[in-house]
Amino acid sequence: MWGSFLLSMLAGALTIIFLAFLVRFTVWAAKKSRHAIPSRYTPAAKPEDEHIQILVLGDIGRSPRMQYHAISIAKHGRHVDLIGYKETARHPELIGKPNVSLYALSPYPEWIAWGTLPLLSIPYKVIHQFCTLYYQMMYAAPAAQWIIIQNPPSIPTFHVAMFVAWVRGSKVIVDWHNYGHTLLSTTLLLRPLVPIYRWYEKGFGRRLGNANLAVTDAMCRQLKGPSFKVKTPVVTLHDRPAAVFQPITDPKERFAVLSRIGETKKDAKNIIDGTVRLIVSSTSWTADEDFGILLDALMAYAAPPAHGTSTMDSPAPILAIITGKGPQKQPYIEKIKELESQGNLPGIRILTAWLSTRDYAALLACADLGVSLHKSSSGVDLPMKVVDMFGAGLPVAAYSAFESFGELIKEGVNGCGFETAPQLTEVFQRLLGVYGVKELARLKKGAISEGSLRWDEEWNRVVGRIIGVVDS
Ligand SMILES: Nc1nc2c(ncn2[C@@H]2O[C@H](COP(=O)(O)OP(=O)(O)O[C@H]3O[C@H](CO)[C@@H](O)[C@H](O)[C@@H]3O)[C@@H](O)[C@H]2O)c(=O)[nH]1
Repeated sequence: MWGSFLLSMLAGALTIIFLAFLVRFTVWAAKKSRHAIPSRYTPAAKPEDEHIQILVLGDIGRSPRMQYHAISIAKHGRHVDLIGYKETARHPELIGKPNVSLYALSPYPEWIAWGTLPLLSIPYKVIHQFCTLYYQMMYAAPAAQWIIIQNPPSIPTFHVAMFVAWVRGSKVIVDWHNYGHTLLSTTLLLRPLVPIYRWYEKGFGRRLGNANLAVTDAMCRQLKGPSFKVKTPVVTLHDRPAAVFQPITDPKERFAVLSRIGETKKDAKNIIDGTVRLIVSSTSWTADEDFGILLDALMAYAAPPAHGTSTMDSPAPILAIITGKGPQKQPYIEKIKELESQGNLPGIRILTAWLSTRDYAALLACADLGVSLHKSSSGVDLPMKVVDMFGAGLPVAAYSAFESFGELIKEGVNGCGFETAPQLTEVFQRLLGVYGVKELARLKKGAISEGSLRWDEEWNRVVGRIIGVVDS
């Protein structure tokens, strides 16, 4: 009898403890679930309280076009929430502004960079990227009126953005810079994945945006056409230079700039008087730019002329500066060192650099010729670097074998095209020698004229109207 009494006491005590835990757990779960439900967008009473998200699944500091969207939106008094990786410094106009916030995606842990566990690292990367992107878009950033998304990359941006926009009631603009599946096809090892990527990009891409932006008219036609069948409006927003890119024509000012920048300091005087020619190329060091063409062209330019074949007596020395950061930088640095040590580049100095936005713009304005090796994996995008160069009044020699080339570069007016290294050598020989002065000056005029069309006007006309910050 005592035994059953004690047992019932124990059972009663355990039930009370269990119930107490249950009540506490229910209160805790209720509190937590409040935060698990994301807020929904409701129109703000004042325009300055409207939030617009800019999403870049890459380094924000190296995404000029998306930063320009952010600057334009902030100028129109809306709140910009930038979501992306924080690696290099952002554009100065996006720092210290009360209506610009950054929601940084968390970087991969260090063991991923070591590359020792490739079988684990690929699925880990996919899950990591999904989680950090989902958290920042769904919970950390306030519900946005519009989400502007950079493509590529399309995976996992498209399906995450589609779900977030649906749950939070935001509208979406997809800014098509290029296609993810064509970029993927430039890496040999990843080619088997291209059909899956293409299926995803076209399938989600045709349904995701309330509106779409394309970088060229050719891309705009393709997106509307039978291959993509994008159902919502598609308009072209051509890249245009930002205000920081300006020509510098006064020799004193050019000298001051060249003496300030570490890479040109030593040659400043010779660059001004034309005894050293300054060429600049800028890049993200990706597989769609073949710097081998530039190196071969410079080697041929520097080689002693075979009797009777040269149009010049002796070629002017060249200082070539390649600016930018990216995956293929180190292998090319090794290649350049090797060519130099073999004595294949007499009279040529090749430097690589990463400059502040201000110095990058100033360097372009002081150079003699810009070089673009952008190959365009889709055939219908354009190199942003050429837009920077035109803004700084710098004529270009640009790789030309792709459909949309003529939308920006006009042969003989603001630059010239090449498809092979010998053709680029010929451009260097023609434009950088004493007989090229007149032609180069004419191309410079064309570059200044093309660069005078600026980002603000183009953006207000196209995007400003779509998102309603400019009256239509
Ligand atoms: N601050 C700074 N920026 C630099 C430097 N060097 C390069 N950049 C930035 O890096 C860009 C060049 O990077 P790429 O990735 O080579 O760009 P792109 O081929 O010219 O164009 C890209 O953007 C277009 C849309 O705007 C796309 O259409 C195109 O496919 C490509 O992704 C330049 O425009 C510039 O903004 C530097 O030293 N300093």
